[in-house]
Amino acid sequence: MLFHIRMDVNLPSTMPPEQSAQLKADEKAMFQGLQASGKWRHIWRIAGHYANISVFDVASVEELHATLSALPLFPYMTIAIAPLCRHPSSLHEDDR
Ligand SMILES: O=C(O)C[C@H]1C=CC(=O)O1
Repeated sequence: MLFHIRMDVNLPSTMPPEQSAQLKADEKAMFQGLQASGKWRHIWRIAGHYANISVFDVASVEELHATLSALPLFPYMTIAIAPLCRHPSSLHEDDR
């Protein structure tokens, strides 16, 4: 199942720099594992924002929730999700 996801990260300005650096390092490590596994299929930075547009490929809504809520930055994210299905006019057979 494919999901289009926007994640906006809102770290408190009062957070100590060492804590935010550790959170970002932990997030990057988890992200790269999920990318390597194919579950986090795409990611783009939204220009001008501490936010990304991503495409997740997971087996279920439950897996999506478990994956997102395990991210180190999850407590500081606003997340918007849209489920995706293949467009009938698409030339790409792997759009699913
Ligand atoms: O930077 C972000 O957009 C937040 C998050 C997503 C992947 C990652 O490494 O950090």
